[in-house]
Amino acid sequence: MPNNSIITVQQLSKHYDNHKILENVDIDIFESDFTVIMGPSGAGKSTLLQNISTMDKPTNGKVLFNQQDLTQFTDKKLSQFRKKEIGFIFQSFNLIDHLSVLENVCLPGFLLHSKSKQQVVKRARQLLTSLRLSDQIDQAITHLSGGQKQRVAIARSLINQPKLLFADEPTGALDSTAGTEVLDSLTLNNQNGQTIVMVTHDLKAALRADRILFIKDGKIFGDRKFSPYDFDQIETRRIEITSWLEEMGW
Ligand SMILES: Nc1ncnc2c1ncn2[C@@H]1O[C@H](COP(=O)(O)OP(=O)(O)OP(=O)(O)O)[C@@H](O)[C@H]1O
Repeated sequence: MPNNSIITVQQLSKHYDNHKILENVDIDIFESDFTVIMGPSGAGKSTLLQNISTMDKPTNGKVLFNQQDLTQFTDKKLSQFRKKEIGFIFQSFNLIDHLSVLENVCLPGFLLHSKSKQQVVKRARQLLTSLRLSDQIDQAITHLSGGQKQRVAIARSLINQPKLLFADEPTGALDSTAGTEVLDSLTLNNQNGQTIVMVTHDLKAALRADRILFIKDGKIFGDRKFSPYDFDQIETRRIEITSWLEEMGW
């Protein structure tokens, strides 16, 4: 039995001028899944993530959340929806350099205005501690390593306890050790029930998925469910996922 659908995408198309990037995509994103989007360069992975996550608007089609079509939301309603329900993580971190670690993490919490400042700061400290950043709380962002920056970005993305976490190549700018730390943090959050949708080229990152969508030429070419990530089964998993990706032409 699959989990409940949290996002339903219906007949989604995205065109730039006459260039059709995505064409009539239908998918559900299921609650508590760790869904990974893979596919060749230029296939439309980031475009799909941006259109599902409301960062961009499709040319045609619907993106339903709780029966409401997000593509019809006004900018104001969409902005409130994003702050409350969605966390984003990007390859380039997108942190604010002139704010401290704690201030970066608190900012979306302050902007949502649903909790007191003290509650937001308390949660930010808890998140940073769980991400092993308690020694860096008052540090300037510019003093952190790439891996530490990405873990700050994860804490920031989780401050408002969003239903959905979207990540676009979160390990793309990191070395192998830092990338593994970031993936471990994402896996732990997913094991605690967080729904995650992540675009990646990286097989190590894809191994964390319990579902992989393979995009080719702007269409869903493959959609495969895997068992949840289990460190003790990593070799079996690597073989299973690699052979499926090879079938997809990866
Ligand atoms: N703002 C834009 N204007 C015009 N074309 C765009 C825009 N954004 C993306 N594209 C085009 O859409 C296509 C898909 O881009 P997208 O970034 O979604 O691919 P991708 O699968 O994520 O690729 P990669 O793995 O290389 O990051 C590409 O041909 C790209 O040039």
